[in-house]
Amino acid sequence: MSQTPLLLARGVEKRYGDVPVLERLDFQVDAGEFVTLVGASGCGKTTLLKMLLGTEQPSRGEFLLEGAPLPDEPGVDRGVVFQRYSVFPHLTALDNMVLAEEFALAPLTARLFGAARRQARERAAANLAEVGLAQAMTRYPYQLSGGMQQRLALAQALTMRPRLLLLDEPFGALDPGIRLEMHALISRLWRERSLTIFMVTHDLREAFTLGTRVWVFDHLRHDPQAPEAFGATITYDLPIAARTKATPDIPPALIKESHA
Ligand SMILES: Nc1ncnc2c1ncn2[C@@H]1O[C@H](COP(=O)(O)OP(=O)(O)OP(=O)(O)O)[C@@H](O)[C@H]1O
Repeated sequence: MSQTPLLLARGVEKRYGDVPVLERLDFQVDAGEFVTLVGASGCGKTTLLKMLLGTEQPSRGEFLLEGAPLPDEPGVDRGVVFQRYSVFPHLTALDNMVLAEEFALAPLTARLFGAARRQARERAAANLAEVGLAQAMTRYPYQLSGGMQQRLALAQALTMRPRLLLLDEPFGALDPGIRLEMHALISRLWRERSLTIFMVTHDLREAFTLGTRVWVFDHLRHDPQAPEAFGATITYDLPIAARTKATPDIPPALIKESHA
Protein backbone atom coordinates (compact mmCIF):
# COMPACT_ATOMS: atom_id res chain seq x y z
CA MET A 1 0.00 0.00 0.00
CA SER A 2 1.30 3.48 -0.85
CA GLN A 3 2.64 5.62 2.01
CA THR A 4 2.08 8.84 0.07
CA PRO A 5 -0.29 11.15 1.95
CA LEU A 6 -3.30 12.36 0.04
CA LEU A 7 -2.24 15.97 0.54
CA LEU A 8 1.10 17.41 1.55
CA ALA A 9 1.93 21.09 2.14
CA ARG A 10 5.60 22.03 2.07
CA GLY A 11 6.69 25.48 3.26
CA VAL A 12 3.58 27.18 1.90
CA GLU A 13 3.25 30.94 2.26
CA LYS A 14 0.60 33.25 0.83
CA ARG A 15 0.89 37.01 0.38
CA TYR A 16 -1.51 39.44 -1.16
CA GLY A 17 0.83 42.10 -2.57
CA ASP A 18 3.26 42.86 0.25
CA VAL A 19 0.92 41.60 2.95
CA PRO A 20 1.66 38.10 4.27
CA VAL A 21 -1.55 36.24 5.08
CA LEU A 22 -0.32 32.69 5.69
CA GLU A 23 3.16 31.39 6.49
CA ARG A 24 4.95 28.19 7.47
CA LEU A 25 2.25 25.78 6.34
CA ASP A 26 3.71 22.28 6.56
CA PHE A 27 1.24 19.47 6.97
CA GLN A 28 0.14 16.17 5.64
CA VAL A 29 -3.41 14.88 5.45
CA ASP A 30 -4.37 11.30 4.76
CA ALA A 31 -7.38 10.10 2.80
CA GLY A 32 -10.48 9.92 4.96
CA GLU A 33 -9.56 12.70 7.39
CA PHE A 34 -12.11 15.39 8.28
CA VAL A 35 -10.14 18.54 9.00
CA THR A 36 -11.92 21.53 10.51
CA LEU A 37 -10.34 24.99 10.35
CA VAL A 38 -11.01 27.58 13.05
CA GLY A 39 -9.44 30.88 14.04
CA ALA A 40 -10.00 34.62 14.21
CA SER A 41 -11.60 36.39 11.30
CA GLY A 42 -9.12 37.34 8.59
CA CYS A 43 -6.38 34.88 9.50
CA GLY A 44 -6.43 33.10 6.17
CA LYS A 45 -8.72 30.07 6.51
CA THR A 46 -10.62 30.81 3.30
CA THR A 47 -7.35 31.66 1.59
CA LEU A 48 -6.07 28.16 2.37
CA LEU A 49 -9.26 26.64 0.94
CA LYS A 50 -8.87 28.79 -2.19
CA MET A 51 -5.31 27.52 -2.64
CA LEU A 52 -6.55 23.93 -2.30
CA LEU A 53 -9.33 24.68 -4.79
CA GLY A 54 -6.84 26.26 -7.22
CA THR A 55 -8.32 29.76 -7.45
CA GLU A 56 -5.31 31.18 -5.52
CA GLN A 57 -1.69 30.08 -5.76
CA PRO A 58 0.89 29.88 -2.96
CA SER A 59 3.45 32.70 -3.02
CA ARG A 60 6.03 30.19 -1.89
CA GLY A 61 6.11 26.44 -1.25
CA GLU A 62 3.90 23.79 -2.78
CA PHE A 63 1.01 21.42 -2.30
CA LEU A 64 1.23 17.83 -3.47
CA LEU A 65 -1.90 15.80 -4.14
CA GLU A 66 -0.96 12.13 -4.00
CA GLY A 67 2.65 13.12 -4.63
CA ALA A 68 1.95 15.29 -7.70
CA PRO A 69 1.79 19.10 -7.74
CA LEU A 70 -1.74 20.29 -7.00
CA PRO A 71 -3.25 21.57 -10.28
CA ASP A 72 -3.24 25.37 -10.30
CA GLU A 73 -6.84 25.69 -11.37
CA PRO A 74 -10.09 24.14 -10.11
CA GLY A 75 -10.82 20.63 -11.35
CA VAL A 76 -13.19 17.74 -10.81
CA ASP A 77 -10.85 16.28 -8.18
CA ARG A 78 -11.91 19.08 -5.78
CA GLY A 79 -15.49 19.89 -4.84
CA VAL A 80 -16.46 23.05 -2.99
CA VAL A 81 -19.43 24.40 -1.04
CA PHE A 82 -19.66 28.00 0.13
CA GLN A 83 -21.82 29.53 2.85
CA ARG A 84 -24.26 30.90 0.32
CA TYR A 85 -24.99 28.85 -2.68
CA SER A 86 -25.32 30.35 -6.11
CA VAL A 87 -27.32 28.27 -8.52
CA PHE A 88 -28.85 28.98 -11.87
CA PRO A 89 -32.25 30.34 -10.88
CA HIS A 90 -33.94 29.28 -14.12
CA LEU A 91 -32.98 25.60 -13.67
CA THR A 92 -34.59 23.02 -11.40
CA ALA A 93 -32.54 21.20 -8.75
CA LEU A 94 -32.16 18.26 -11.14
CA ASP A 95 -31.12 20.42 -14.07
CA ASN A 96 -28.63 22.31 -11.91
CA MET A 97 -27.10 18.93 -11.02
CA VAL A 98 -26.97 17.79 -14.64
CA LEU A 99 -25.37 21.08 -15.63
CA ALA A 100 -22.61 20.54 -13.05
CA GLU A 101 -21.85 17.24 -14.71
CA GLU A 102 -22.02 18.75 -18.19
CA PHE A 103 -19.49 21.40 -17.22
CA ALA A 104 -17.20 18.68 -15.88
CA LEU A 105 -17.58 16.16 -18.70
CA ALA A 106 -18.06 18.46 -21.68
CA PRO A 107 -16.21 21.64 -20.70
CA LEU A 108 -16.30 23.14 -24.21
CA THR A 109 -20.00 22.79 -24.96
CA ALA A 110 -21.46 22.18 -21.48
CA ARG A 111 -23.90 19.80 -23.19
CA LEU A 112 -24.34 16.07 -22.97
CA PHE A 113 -26.51 14.24 -25.47
CA GLY A 114 -28.39 10.97 -25.83
CA ALA A 115 -27.38 8.12 -23.54
CA ALA A 116 -24.74 10.25 -21.77
CA ARG A 117 -27.39 12.82 -20.84
CA ARG A 118 -29.83 10.16 -19.72
CA GLN A 119 -27.19 8.60 -17.51
CA ALA A 120 -26.26 12.01 -16.11
CA ARG A 121 -29.92 12.60 -15.18
CA GLU A 122 -30.13 9.20 -13.49
CA ARG A 123 -26.96 9.87 -11.51
CA ALA A 124 -28.23 13.35 -10.61
CA ALA A 125 -31.52 11.92 -9.36
CA ALA A 126 -29.71 9.29 -7.27
CA ASN A 127 -27.37 11.89 -5.80
CA LEU A 128 -30.26 14.21 -4.94
CA ALA A 129 -32.09 11.34 -3.26
CA GLU A 130 -28.97 10.56 -1.24
CA VAL A 131 -28.97 14.07 0.27
CA GLY A 132 -32.71 13.95 1.02
CA LEU A 133 -33.98 15.91 -1.99
CA ALA A 134 -35.90 13.12 -3.73
CA GLN A 135 -39.12 15.11 -3.45
CA ALA A 136 -37.59 18.39 -4.56
CA MET A 137 -35.91 17.52 -7.85
CA THR A 138 -38.26 19.55 -10.00
CA ARG A 139 -38.22 22.58 -7.74
CA TYR A 140 -36.48 25.81 -8.67
CA PRO A 141 -33.92 27.33 -6.29
CA TYR A 142 -36.36 29.98 -5.00
CA GLN A 143 -38.63 27.11 -3.92
CA LEU A 144 -35.91 25.55 -1.73
CA SER A 145 -35.18 26.43 1.90
CA GLY A 146 -31.65 27.43 2.93
CA GLY A 147 -30.96 23.93 4.22
CA MET A 148 -32.27 22.36 1.02
CA GLN A 149 -30.07 24.68 -1.04
CA GLN A 150 -27.03 23.53 0.93
CA ARG A 151 -28.08 19.91 0.40
CA LEU A 152 -28.20 20.67 -3.33
CA ALA A 153 -24.79 22.38 -3.10
CA LEU A 154 -23.33 19.30 -1.39
CA ALA A 155 -24.85 16.95 -3.94
CA GLN A 156 -23.46 19.09 -6.74
CA ALA A 157 -19.99 19.26 -5.18
CA LEU A 158 -19.95 15.47 -4.85
CA THR A 159 -21.18 14.80 -8.40
CA MET A 160 -17.73 14.06 -9.81
CA ARG A 161 -16.53 12.15 -6.73
CA PRO A 162 -13.79 14.63 -5.80
CA ARG A 163 -10.64 13.63 -3.90
CA LEU A 164 -11.02 16.67 -1.65
CA LEU A 165 -14.26 18.24 -0.45
CA LEU A 166 -13.77 21.89 0.56
CA LEU A 167 -16.46 23.47 2.72
CA ASP A 168 -16.34 27.18 3.60
CA GLU A 169 -18.75 27.79 6.49
CA PRO A 170 -21.35 25.71 4.66
CA PHE A 171 -23.85 25.78 7.53
CA GLY A 172 -23.08 29.29 8.82
CA ALA A 173 -26.29 30.85 7.52
CA LEU A 174 -28.63 28.10 8.73
CA ASP A 175 -30.86 27.93 11.81
CA PRO A 176 -29.52 25.78 14.67
CA GLY A 177 -32.00 22.92 14.14
CA ILE A 178 -31.26 22.75 10.44
CA ARG A 179 -27.53 22.88 11.21
CA LEU A 180 -27.85 19.73 13.28
CA GLU A 181 -29.60 17.99 10.40
CA MET A 182 -26.78 19.09 8.12
CA HIS A 183 -24.20 17.77 10.60
CA ALA A 184 -25.86 14.37 10.44
CA LEU A 185 -25.89 14.54 6.64
CA ILE A 186 -22.25 15.52 6.20
CA SER A 187 -21.15 12.91 8.76
CA ARG A 188 -23.04 10.23 6.89
CA LEU A 189 -21.68 11.28 3.50
CA TRP A 190 -18.14 11.46 4.93
CA ARG A 191 -18.41 7.94 6.34
CA GLU A 192 -20.25 6.27 3.47
CA ARG A 193 -18.20 7.83 0.69
CA SER A 194 -14.85 7.82 2.52
CA LEU A 195 -14.49 11.54 1.82
CA THR A 196 -11.55 13.73 2.75
CA ILE A 197 -12.95 17.03 3.99
CA PHE A 198 -11.59 20.47 4.86
CA MET A 199 -14.23 22.63 6.53
CA VAL A 200 -13.91 26.23 7.71
CA THR A 201 -16.23 27.10 10.58
CA HIS A 202 -16.61 29.81 13.21
CA ASP A 203 -18.45 27.39 15.47
CA LEU A 204 -15.97 25.57 17.73
CA ARG A 205 -18.51 23.01 18.82
CA GLU A 206 -19.19 22.20 15.18
CA ALA A 207 -15.43 21.94 14.54
CA PHE A 208 -14.90 19.50 17.40
CA THR A 209 -18.06 17.53 16.74
CA LEU A 210 -17.45 16.93 13.05
CA GLY A 211 -13.68 16.95 12.68
CA THR A 212 -11.22 14.13 13.14
CA ARG A 213 -8.65 16.87 13.30
CA VAL A 214 -9.04 20.52 14.28
CA TRP A 215 -6.63 23.17 12.99
CA VAL A 216 -6.48 26.44 14.89
CA PHE A 217 -5.12 29.39 12.89
CA ASP A 218 -3.35 32.27 14.62
CA HIS A 219 -0.26 34.43 14.39
CA LEU A 220 2.85 32.86 15.91
CA ARG A 221 4.89 35.97 15.33
CA HIS A 222 3.62 39.44 16.09
CA ASP A 223 5.27 42.85 15.71
CA PRO A 224 3.25 45.53 17.57
CA GLN A 225 4.90 48.20 15.41
CA ALA A 226 3.84 46.44 12.22
CA PRO A 227 0.69 44.38 12.81
CA GLU A 228 0.65 43.11 9.21
CA ALA A 229 4.30 42.01 9.17
CA PHE A 230 3.61 38.31 9.64
CA GLY A 231 1.11 35.81 8.35
CA ALA A 232 -0.92 33.36 10.38
CA THR A 233 -0.27 29.65 10.54
CA ILE A 234 -1.65 26.47 12.10
CA THR A 235 -0.90 26.97 15.79
CA TYR A 236 -2.74 23.89 17.05
CA ASP A 237 -3.27 20.65 15.15
CA LEU A 238 -5.60 18.69 17.40
CA PRO A 239 -6.48 15.07 16.66
CA ILE A 240 -9.97 14.19 17.81
CA ALA A 241 -9.72 10.64 19.06
CA ALA A 242 -13.31 9.56 19.51
CA ARG A 243 -14.98 10.92 16.40
CA THR A 244 -18.41 9.74 17.47
CA LYS A 245 -18.44 11.42 20.89
CA ALA A 246 -21.83 12.95 21.58
CA THR A 247 -20.39 15.83 23.61
CA PRO A 248 -16.95 16.80 22.41
CA ASP A 249 -14.38 18.09 24.89
CA ILE A 250 -13.20 21.51 23.82
CA PRO A 251 -9.91 22.68 25.36
CA PRO A 252 -10.83 25.61 27.69
CA ALA A 253 -8.08 27.75 26.15
CA LEU A 254 -9.95 27.69 22.86
CA ILE A 255 -13.42 28.54 24.15
CA LYS A 256 -12.76 32.29 24.01
CA GLU A 257 -12.26 32.04 20.26
CA SER A 258 -15.73 30.73 19.59
CA HIS A 259 -17.86 33.09 17.53
CA ALA A 260 -20.91 30.88 17.77
N1 LIG B 1 -8.01 38.80 -3.11
C1 LIG B 1 -7.50 39.39 -2.03
N2 LIG B 1 -6.68 40.46 -2.17
C2 LIG B 1 -6.12 41.04 -1.10
N3 LIG B 1 -6.31 40.64 0.17
C3 LIG B 1 -7.12 39.58 0.36
C4 LIG B 1 -7.74 38.90 -0.72
N4 LIG B 1 -8.49 37.89 -0.21
C5 LIG B 1 -8.34 37.93 1.12
N5 LIG B 1 -7.52 38.95 1.47
C6 LIG B 1 -7.09 39.27 2.83
O1 LIG B 1 -6.44 38.13 3.34
C7 LIG B 1 -6.74 37.97 4.72
C8 LIG B 1 -7.29 36.58 4.98
O2 LIG B 1 -8.58 36.48 4.41
P1 LIG B 1 -9.43 35.14 4.53
O3 LIG B 1 -10.75 35.42 3.89
O4 LIG B 1 -8.64 34.01 4.04
O5 LIG B 1 -9.59 35.02 6.11
P2 LIG B 1 -10.54 34.08 6.96
O6 LIG B 1 -9.73 33.54 8.08
O7 LIG B 1 -11.20 33.10 6.06
O8 LIG B 1 -11.60 35.14 7.48
P3 LIG B 1 -13.14 34.92 7.93
O9 LIG B 1 -13.09 34.02 9.11
O10 LIG B 1 -13.61 36.30 8.28
O11 LIG B 1 -13.87 34.34 6.76
C9 LIG B 1 -7.70 39.10 5.10
O12 LIG B 1 -6.93 40.15 5.66
C10 LIG B 1 -8.26 39.53 3.77
O13 LIG B 1 -8.61 40.88 3.78
